[in-house]
Amino acid sequence: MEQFYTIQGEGYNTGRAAYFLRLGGCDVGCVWCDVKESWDAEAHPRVAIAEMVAAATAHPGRNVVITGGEPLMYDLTQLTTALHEAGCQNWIETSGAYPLSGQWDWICVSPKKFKAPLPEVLRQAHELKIIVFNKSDFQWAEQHAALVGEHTRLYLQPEWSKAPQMMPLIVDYVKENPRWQVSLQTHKYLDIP
Ligand SMILES: C[S@@+](CC[C@H](N)C(=O)[O-])C[C@H]1O[C@@H](n2cnc3c(N)ncnc32)[C@H](O)[C@@H]1O
Ligand SMILES: Nc1nc2[nH]cc(C(=O)O)c2c(=O)[nH]1
Ligand code: SF4
Ligand SMILES: [Mg+2]
Repeated sequence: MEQFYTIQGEGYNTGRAAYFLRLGGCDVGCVWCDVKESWDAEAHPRVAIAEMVAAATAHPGRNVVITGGEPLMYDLTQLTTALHEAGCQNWIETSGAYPLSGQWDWICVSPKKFKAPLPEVLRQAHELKIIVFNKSDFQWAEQHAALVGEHTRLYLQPEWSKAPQMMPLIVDYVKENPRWQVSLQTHKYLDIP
């Protein structure tokens, strides 16, 4: 759908330069999704893998974030192999609703109520990033934290439109439950892509 070189705004890798590949197509249907224009894959042009790799490596950074849409609706073996061969680190942003394919250096799973994550994807997550839209999401976060690995980093990120209301609750929750960390969509505050 789009490609851009920016700073990873969220989660464990916040602040690091990364080239974003946003793949069109998602059927998860989050009511608060901040890229609804990504949902219809047919609305976006097809781009060859070689073209994506060339664009990604035309910058000094070698971290590539594959996001969407829901990137795991595609078999990502060929794309991630080509990126690795070009010397890139492959990071994924996924809801975990589809089987994991591809070679990954960092897996961020952000599970959704609208389409449940697969247990085997949760188990492989380096990072669990829960979007907090209302109070019930703290309990929901703990249910998913019970399904990830021992070393998975745990993040609570406010849903953008609810951030003013939810942020104080998130701060209190992290102070009481320090296994969790705060994640903010810092690129939105910085007004960068
Ligand atoms: C647009 S999604 C694309 C990747 C994948 N479909 C997913 O949901 O993880 C990228 C990240 O943005 C988060 N996100 C989407 N809309 C958001 C919003 N309104 N507020 C906060 N985070 C949001 C998602 O939870 C996910 O972690
Ligand atoms: N800067 C920046 N960081 C991000 N981290 C995850 C994003 C995404 O939409 O997947 C995103 C994004 O859209 N921009
Ligand atoms: S899974 Fe990701 S891309 Fe799909 S609707 Fe939800 S936030 Fe948007
Ligand atoms: Mg985004």
